[in-house]
Amino acid sequence: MELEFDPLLLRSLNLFLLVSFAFLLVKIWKKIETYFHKPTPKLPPGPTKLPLIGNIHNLHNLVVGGGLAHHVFGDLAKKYGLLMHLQLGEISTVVVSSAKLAKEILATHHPSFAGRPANLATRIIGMSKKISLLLLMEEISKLAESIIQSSGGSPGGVLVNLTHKLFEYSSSVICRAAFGRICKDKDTMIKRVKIALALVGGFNLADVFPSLKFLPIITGLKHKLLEAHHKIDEILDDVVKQHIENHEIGRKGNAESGDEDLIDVLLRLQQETSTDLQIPIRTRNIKALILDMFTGGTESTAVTIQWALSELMRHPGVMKKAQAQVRQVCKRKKIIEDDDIQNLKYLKMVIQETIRLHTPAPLIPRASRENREINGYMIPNKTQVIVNAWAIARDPEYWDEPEKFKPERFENKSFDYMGTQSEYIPFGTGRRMCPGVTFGLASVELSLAHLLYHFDWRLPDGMMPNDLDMDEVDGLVVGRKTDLQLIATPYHDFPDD
Ligand code: HEM
Repeated sequence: MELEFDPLLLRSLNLFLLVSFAFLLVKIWKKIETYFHKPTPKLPPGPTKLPLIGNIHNLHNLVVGGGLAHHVFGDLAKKYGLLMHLQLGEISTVVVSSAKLAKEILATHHPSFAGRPANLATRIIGMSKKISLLLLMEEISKLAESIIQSSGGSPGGVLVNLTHKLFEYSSSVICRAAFGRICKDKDTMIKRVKIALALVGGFNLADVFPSLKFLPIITGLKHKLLEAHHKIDEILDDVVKQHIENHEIGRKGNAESGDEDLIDVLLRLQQETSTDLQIPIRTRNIKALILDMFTGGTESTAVTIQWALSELMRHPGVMKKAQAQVRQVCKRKKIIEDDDIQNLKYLKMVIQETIRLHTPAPLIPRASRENREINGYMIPNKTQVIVNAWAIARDPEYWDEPEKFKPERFENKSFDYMGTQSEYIPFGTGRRMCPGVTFGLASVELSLAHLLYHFDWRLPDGMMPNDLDMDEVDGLVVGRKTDLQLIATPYHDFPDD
């Protein structure tokens, strides 16, 4: 039997199939088209680039001197965006001024922007926490004692150059933590690190034209850097050698207390890892790490204490409240201990606000290790990425009256220093964040508490709070342009020995 179809039905079916097929073809075509015409993500926006120099002319304040990199980048970001591309000579640079994007770069996409891993530093500094706290106490007491002695009991007080005193204090702590009793050349080491830091801070033309090898030579930078490096290396070589010799005669702990200092810890790890067949720690890694701690730990701690004292002098009401709390909590004690610090809630808020307003290390430098798309823009491999932590800490989207010093803003906010809240990242965040965060904060808190407890502070020569110069000086760590000099009058609330 032959099947008979209604011709009308057949025609409708054909038409339906034809239309569906056409639809399918159009869809496939669109897919092919979007695949081949997929817009390649562009570089982030930025100011117009000139041939050869790129955007160096936009940084003229830094080139001629006097400008501050975090301010210049912050101002440009207001105009060109929170993710901004700058061509600095030969160096392709992306500046990040957004809290959300900073977190993406520093933590979420960590390996793409890590530059290098930094787990060793975290391990070592963590291991030596016990030694370091003891040292902090001793050095703070020494600092207070030296001010008391120079005052000679004068009721009018004594003028103290806190910039000098605090740098000496913080470098002594690091020197003793790292070298134990072996550091004979402490003062020379401190002086040399200071010179080296001044050389690498600020804008250098040679840094943005690395292919012009003659530039650092004609500017004399290469010679000065090599000289500084050589002199520091000499001291480090000597200290490591003496530690090894002491280990050979059975003395494993070279700290003044008899425990291990940082070099002892590193030498022990060197032995352990060489037998574990893990990546070996070489002597040059030990020297590099100690130098990293010197450069990372000395100035940052010293400038934080200076900025805190400067803000307290400019805000007598805040000083009064912080000092009253310290003197109440530590009543009749000669030495303030770590446990007392936990009760100094207001002082902790003062420190948090100081670090927000005067971010000690305002620009966090990274380098991309692969092409990576961020917020719809392409950050190519080998781009210098700079996170402007200073600009983020005063973004009006997150901070009310961001330019004002208001410790109370932290009263009901549970901010930590680990970068959990991306608008507050003074120590960076993610696996490469500052390994000295706990130690650095302990140092700032303990010393500030001691300085407020043991002394009343006054501005010199009838100066008014608003007269105090708050200008910054450019560098990897941003300190005060002028030295902080205050008059200290000893305050005595504890029984004599
Ligand atoms: C108030 C004090 C301090 C502040 C604000 C501070 C801030 C920072 C910041 C922002 C970074 C870059 C982090 C990143 O790339 O994500 C850093 C790195 C570093 N800091 Fe600190 N720091 C302080 C104290 C210290 C102390 C006391 C030490 C040593 C005991 C230290 C040792 C280091 C080292 C070794 C690095 C380099 C880590 C690396 O390259 O991976 N810092 N610090």
